[in-house]
Amino acid sequence: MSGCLYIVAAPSGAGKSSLVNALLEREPGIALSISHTTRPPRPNDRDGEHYHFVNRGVFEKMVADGLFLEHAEVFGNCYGTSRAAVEPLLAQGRDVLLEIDWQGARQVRAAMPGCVSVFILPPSRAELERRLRSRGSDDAPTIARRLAESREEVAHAGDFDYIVVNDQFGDALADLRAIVACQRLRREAQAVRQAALIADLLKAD
Ligand SMILES: Nc1nc2c(ncn2[C@@H]2O[C@H](COP(=O)(O)OP(=O)(O)O)[C@@H](O)[C@H]2O)c(=O)[nH]1
Ligand SMILES: Nc1ncnc2c1ncn2[C@@H]1O[C@H](COP(=O)(O)OP(=O)(O)O)[C@@H](O)[C@H]1O
Repeated sequence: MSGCLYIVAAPSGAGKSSLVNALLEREPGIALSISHTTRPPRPNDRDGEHYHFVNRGVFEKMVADGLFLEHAEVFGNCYGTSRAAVEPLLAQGRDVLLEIDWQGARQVRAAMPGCVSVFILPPSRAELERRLRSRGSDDAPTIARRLAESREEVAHAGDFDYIVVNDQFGDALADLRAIVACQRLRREAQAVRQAALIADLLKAD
């Protein structure tokens, strides 16, 4: 059976990366897809670990060659999930998680209807702004842009299978783990039903 594809989206600063990292530490069976981006690396970003950092020419060639499962422009930079980061792992039965924006989520839902999508909300606009500032990774104009564009991201929260509010970090992490546990139970139940059906069909007359 192929693995499960999870999508996690959120307005920038809501705590998506922190939650996803904490989830993956506790769920080592889930692989994180490393996206490609034309965004300049931040001081703590490591190429090939946080993103594959590429220039626009390389990115556009990859688009033209059909190498992306999805791609979108976010905050003036290109981001994309390569097929190579996802499809071989799913085929081996590994679960894969994508941290992408609502535009990418829409494309993946259309291409892979069996995926499970989660949207993370901050508890308030004031807290979102506080988190963007406290992260200390972006300058004031970048923070202002991310805050302004958070409205568009949040407007699509209703398209997702689950919404998790990241107020208390531990509670939000528990919610994410419950979603993963629920998904595994559903898939196990489906496998049992399939095995029973196959056994039934193989019975002698
Ligand atoms: N569509 C799409 N969006 C992505 C991808 N990778 C990252 N993003 C989104 O791009 C936005 C900005 O990401 P980033 O620059 O790392 O900032 P941060 O999420 O605020 O730390 C976030 O909303 C990400 O979810 C991708 O491969 N595809
Ligand atoms: N529940 C929370 N309460 C307080 N601060 C949080 C919480 N979740 C995340 N943060 C902090 O908010 C900032 C933005 O989190 P980050 O994971 O980088 O967001 P995103 O990936 O959504 O842009 C970071 O400094 C992070 O430590």
